[in-house]
Parts: sequence; C-alpha cells; structure tokens
Amino acid sequence: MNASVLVINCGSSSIKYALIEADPQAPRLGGIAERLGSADARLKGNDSNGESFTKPLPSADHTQALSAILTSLEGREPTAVGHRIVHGGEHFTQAALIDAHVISAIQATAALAPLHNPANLAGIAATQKVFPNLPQVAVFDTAFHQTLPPHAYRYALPEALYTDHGIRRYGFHGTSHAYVSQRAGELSSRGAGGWLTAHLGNGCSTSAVWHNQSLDTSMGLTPLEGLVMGTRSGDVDPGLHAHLHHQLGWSLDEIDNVLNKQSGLLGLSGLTNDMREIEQAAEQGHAGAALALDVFCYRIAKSLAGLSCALPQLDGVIFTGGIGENSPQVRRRVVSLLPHFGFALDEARNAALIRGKEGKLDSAHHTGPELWVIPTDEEGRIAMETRHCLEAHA
Ligand SMILES: Nc1ncnc2c1ncn2[C@@H]1O[C@H](COP(=O)(O)OP(=O)(O)O)[C@@H](O)[C@H]1O
Ligand SMILES: CC(=O)OP(=O)(O)O
Ligand SMILES: [Mg+2]
Repeated sequence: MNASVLVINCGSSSIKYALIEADPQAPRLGGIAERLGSADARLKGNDSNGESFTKPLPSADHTQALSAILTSLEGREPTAVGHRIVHGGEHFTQAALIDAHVISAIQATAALAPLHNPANLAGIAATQKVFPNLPQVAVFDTAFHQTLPPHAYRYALPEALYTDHGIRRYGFHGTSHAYVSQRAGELSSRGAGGWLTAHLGNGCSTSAVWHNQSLDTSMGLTPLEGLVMGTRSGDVDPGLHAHLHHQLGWSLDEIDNVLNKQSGLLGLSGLTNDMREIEQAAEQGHAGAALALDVFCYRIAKSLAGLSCALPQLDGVIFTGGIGENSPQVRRRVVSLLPHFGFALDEARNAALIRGKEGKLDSAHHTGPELWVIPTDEEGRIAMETRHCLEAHA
C-alpha cells in the first residue's frame, strides 16, 4: 500500500510525530509538540531539507498542536494515521484499525497504564477531530510480547489476580525490540536466532527474542518494572510500598510518584535524569552521578544475564535507544560485567558507533556471540504495521 502514514506518539504534555512515506528513501518530516497546555508550548520539527524549526504555540492543547503539525507538513497529506498505544493488555496481539470497539478496549486497559493510555486516547480523540476522514490504526507496545510463555508472564500471585484482573507481566517498547531484533537477523550472518535487546532511552527495557518472537522482557504489568530508567526506579522489593506507607506515612499516590518520577538516574544522582549530564558529572567526580552510572550498568548486565535463560542459544546483544545508540561508556561497562558470555568488544568500533550509526562492535575474527548497535526506528515500524493493518482490512 502506498500510504503516507502520520505516526503519532502522544504523551500527557507532548506529541511526537513523523510523516513516513512508503518509499524508505523519501525524507521524513517530524518533530515534537511539547509543553502542551503551558505558556511556552511549542512545535519543534524538521522540514524536508532536514532544517529544524521551532514555532511557539502558547497554551496550545493537543487538538491545536495537531492542527499546527498538519500545517507544518508542507502540503503533504497523510493517508492514514498510526498511533503508538502503550498498553494493549491481552486484547491485542497486533495492530488494530481504530473503531469504537478498539477505543473501549484501550479504555478498559487504561487502569493498567494510568500514565500512558489516557494520553494516547486523548491523542486519538484530537486526531479524529483534525483528520475526521483518515483511517487510524493503534500499534501497541505490548503486542510484540504477547508471545511470552506463561512461566515468563505470570507473577507468583493468587490465580484470581490474573484471571479476574489481568495482573500479569505484559512488557513494553515492543515496536523497538521487534525492529532491532529483526534488523540484527538481516545484518548478521547468524540470522534470526537468539538475540538479547537492550532499549535504553528515557524508559529502558531488555528483551529475549528467539526467531523474531519475544520470549521474555524486563518490564511487567506496567513500564515501572525492570531496569533503572531516567526517573523510574525499576525493580524494588515489593515490600517497599508497605514499608514506606507504615513507617513514613506516605500515601499510595506519593509512593507511585516517587517511584515513577523521582527515582532512577535522577533519584540516585540527585542531579538529573539525562545520561549525558550524568556521564559529565561522574567524570568531574560527582559521587551521586558515578553511583547512578554504576547501578544503571550493573542492572542492565544482570537483566541480560537473567534473560539469557529464555533463549536456547545466544547469538548476540543489541544496544538501542538514546543511551544504547550514543554511550560507548555504558556499552563497554555492560559488556565488561558479562565476561562469561564470550563477547569481544572492539574499543575503536565502540567509540565510533554513535549518532545514528548502525554496526557491529566485535573485534576482527571474533566468532562468539555478537554485539550490535542498531538505531531503533519505532516510527518506521509503526508506519509499517499501520500499512499492514490497512491492507488486511482492504
Ligand atoms: N551522546 C550521548 N551520550 C549519552 N547519553 C545520551 C547521548 N545522547 C542521548 N543520550 C541519552 O538518551 C536518553 C534519551 O533517550 P531517547 O531514546 O531519546 O528517549 P525517549 O525514550 O524519550 O525517546 C537520555 O538519557 C539522553 O541523555
Ligand atoms: C513504555 C515506556 O517506558 O515508554 P517510554 O520509553 O516512551 O517512556
Ligand atoms: Mg523512546
């Protein structure tokens, strides 16, 4: 299908967008409308010459931001819209054409992702207002992980919590894990074997992928489980909640807020959630930043080692996301914590593979499990799944 797809990733105060043509060589227009609802709301994007622009949109809401996005598309009309929807629960194993039934299924799942799904739904409503005649497709972060076996997705909790309330591990960042593992299968002589993927952005997660199927992943019921992230704690003792409540008198909302928004790199460093600033501060001797880096890298390595149990064979590890694609230090430290896996990281290659470059980190003639940096393309994957979904409904 020759559709040009407008990909929308709608958060509570921002809309990331990209206009993606079927021809992969065609330039992509894209950007972000951010700080929506505030006086300094603005649209930042790039035009078809790759030039960037910023347009103030004082106090704009999601609908006004979408209208501004539409006018920034240089007259190129999307023929479909693909939405990133974070939580699809067990309803969705693949992308779905949005209709009233799909919207109510996303609403039903919103309780499992209170930070993400309501914003995604607001994005669909605003998009329907601005583009009433375009088909809209929901592409779910969770769908790729619906192949997890029960021993990976069940928590050791009373069965009724699963059967009556859907409490299980779902996993997220599925479009990213799916894209980079498929790409590694294409690039590597090892093909689509057993790959461990590390998506390290603001949210971070790992996944074990066997022949393009996710067998386990680090995130769970919500995107809070697993690795240390920018502001999210990742795994903590489940007893922590009761402890904070009983000993410190914290409410559930306070606990939730601290674990989601004040923890992770920010909480450990006391400084920032941004890895570039953490690396700089650690270099200058900031003890909190150094500790944040130590914990961040250790927990990635520990997660990868754990997930390796899910794979019959390990063909390699793939780094992606803003940190995975740009931080030679994080990659080196993670690999150095996995000496028994037989990796061979080449320092010069590691230093060179930054800023969107794709390639292998291995030293020459290495025959063991491989190390890859593969820039993720969540938007491209969402556009592809949107096209496939529309073709299936044509
Ligand atoms: N050159 C760099 N070195 C280290 N970290 C970087 C670099 N560039 C970006 N990052 C980090 O990537 C993270 C953001 O990742 P990204 O995938 O863009 O986020 P999002 O999940 O919002 O899409 C931030 O912590 C940022 O500091
Ligand atoms: C699910 C999730 O963590 O998403 P993000 O990385 O966009 O925050
Ligand atoms: Mg991201």
